[in-house]
Order: sequence, then C-alpha cells, then structure tokens
Amino acid sequence: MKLTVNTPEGTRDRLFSECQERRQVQSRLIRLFRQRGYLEVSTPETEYYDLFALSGSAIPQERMLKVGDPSGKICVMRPDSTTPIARVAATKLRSMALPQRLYYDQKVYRANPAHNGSSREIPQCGVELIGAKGLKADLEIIVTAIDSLRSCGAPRFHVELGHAGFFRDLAARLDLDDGQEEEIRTLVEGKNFAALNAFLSPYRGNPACAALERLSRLFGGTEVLAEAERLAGKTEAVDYLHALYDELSAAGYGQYVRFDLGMVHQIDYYTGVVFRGYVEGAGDAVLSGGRYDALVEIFGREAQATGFAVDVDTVARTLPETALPQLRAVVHYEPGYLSQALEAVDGCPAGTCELSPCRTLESSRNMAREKGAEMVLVFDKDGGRRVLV
Ligand SMILES: N[C@@H](Cc1c[nH]c[nH+]1)C(=O)O
Repeated sequence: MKLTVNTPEGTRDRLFSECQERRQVQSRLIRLFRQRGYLEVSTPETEYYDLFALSGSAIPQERMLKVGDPSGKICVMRPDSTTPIARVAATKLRSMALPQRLYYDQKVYRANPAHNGSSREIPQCGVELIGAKGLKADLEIIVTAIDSLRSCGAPRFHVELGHAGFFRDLAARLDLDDGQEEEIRTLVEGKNFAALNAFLSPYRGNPACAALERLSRLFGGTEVLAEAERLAGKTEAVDYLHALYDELSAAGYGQYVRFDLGMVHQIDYYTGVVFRGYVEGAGDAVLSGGRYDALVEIFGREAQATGFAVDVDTVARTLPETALPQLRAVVHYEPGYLSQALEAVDGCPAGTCELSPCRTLESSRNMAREKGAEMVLVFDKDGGRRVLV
C-alpha cells in the first residue's frame, strides 16, 4: 500500500515562522488575559455530540467533525469552547464565587461543507466572564477585546457591535415561528436581499418589516443607531448600544468602535450585545463574542455570562513577518565536555548556536558550513576555542 503523504482537507503543516507568529500572538493575548485576572481552563478535544446539540446547537451539525468513541455514543471534535466552559462553570466550578474569569488557549474544529480550502482547525484564545450581568461586564469584555488586538500589534482594526435583542425584537413583531425566525436570520446574515424581500412580502404593513429589510445595511458609526431608532422606534437594544458607546468613548475606546445591527451570529446562544473584530488586511473577523445569559443555566447553574475568542491565525496573518533566528555557531565537544558545550549554547541568543552531533571536528565544520554558521566552538582538553568554518 502506498503511504499517503498529504494531509486531510482543511488541515496542513505549519513551519517555523508561521508557528513563531502564532506563538507570539498567543503569548501576548495570554499575558493580557492574566493581567486582567483570568485563569486558564482547558477542556477535552473530543466531546459528546449531545453537548452541542442539546445546548441550543451552537454550530450546525454538518460543521461538526464526528469521531468514534468506545462508548458507542457520537463524539465530535470540540467545535466551540464557550459551551464546554459553560458546563465547567456550572459543574466543577459550581462552588467558586462569581464572577469567574476564565481564559483558554485551544483549538476549535469546524468542517467546511463548502470545501473552500479554509482551515478546519482554528486555534483560539478567548475569555469568558461568567456570573456577571450588565453594562460593566459588557464593557470589560469589549475593552479587553480591543486591547487584545492592540496588544498583538494589529495595524488598523475596529470592533463592530450589534445586539441579538434587536433582531429578536423585530422578528417577534412579525410573530414568526422558530423555523421562520431561523430562515430570516440566515437571509439577513447572508445579506440575501432578494430572498429576504420575498420572505417579507406577506408582512408589508408591519413597521418591523422596513427595519428588517434595512438590517443588513445598518452598519457604520453612531448614525446607524439613529437610523435604527427612526425605523424601529425606541428599543432596549439600541438604547443599550448608546450607553455602551458613551462609556467606551469616555474611556478613549470610541475610535475603535462601529456598529452592525445586522450582525446575527450563526452561533445562537447570544442574548445581548454581540461583536466582531476586524483587522485591516484580513477579510474575515479576527475575533467574535458577545453576551450569552442562558447557556450556563442549561447545565444547571444560573449565571449570566459574556466573552469572546480571538482567531489566532487570522490575527497572525495580518502582522508583519517575523524573522527566524540566524544560526551563527555550532558547538563541537569531545567526550566529557558536554556541560561546557551546553553552557555555551544556553549562553547565546535562542537559535543562534547549537550542539554538533558529529564525532570529528572535521565533520562538525562541514555541517556548520552547510547550515550557514560562521564558526565552530570547540570544547576539549585544551579548554574552549573558536574555529572559523
Ligand atoms: N465561542 C465563540 C466566541 C465567544 C466566546 N464567548 C462568547 N462568544 C466563537 O467561537 O465564535
């Protein structure tokens, strides 16, 4: 049988600078999260399918990667971290005082039925603020999201705020059943104007109709909030976004904030403010999050919550390429001189000096030359010396 050397669709090998850049983004985010009081949690790579299906279907079934399990139950590669963390908060962390600040650095796995070559392994760094409701908790999460992109050195970025309640309020005014609400959510999210128009035609007399039709165009600065008010009248959702914006501006974050009232996440556990972050140079959102007040309760503990996750690779791709360290020296040592050789390697900047596994000095020199190093450091009975290659 011929050995397959390619990797499965949606996966690939990543080398050197790509790994270095991913690691750099992760470590900057983790530093910020720890600074703000978040503690790390890690959840299993595989979970029961039911965890996601019964908790409100965070991710459509066809996007979950199924795996076998000796129990015979269907398992999936974790498609989302917020749901398992909600479970942890309601069970293992049941007796820990609220609010709980939790962070994670783990992958989510999402199959791509469109076969468009996008990655099915998505490394995320995220935070969940569990057991905190209201404006201050949402502010904390939004400023931490903004500071996340700032701390990564993202060139130009902004965060768009929306509100799950705005769409729900409009849909409720049309008296739609769950199936219809889902259908219209998909049309709005996909900016499918023709189909949306057709869907809404039986409801023309209803004032919510005009707002729903405009929804996917309601993005921009604060003028969007004024337009939403004109179309839909006063709503709690828009008032709330106003209040958030006032506080964010007062704290100096206003320049990073925009609005998108048509933002309806595919993940449907969101109940309040929702947001996405965009960096110039990346088409896709680099972070995404929002308030989810009913998810933890599904696992048995009443706790309102909010959080976000950064897509580490998408952020890393927007940053300037980092240089790899340049090898300068190779260390050749005779038997009995390993400790001196190691001391030399560890005393140099990372990646600029390495041990030679060769038995003779001649082969160490050849190896150093091939690898582009300038010198060989030799440790033997005469002490330490340099030999140019
Ligand atoms: N889990 C969400 C992001 C999120 C974290 N907390 C709330 N939302 C995602 O993967 O898009």
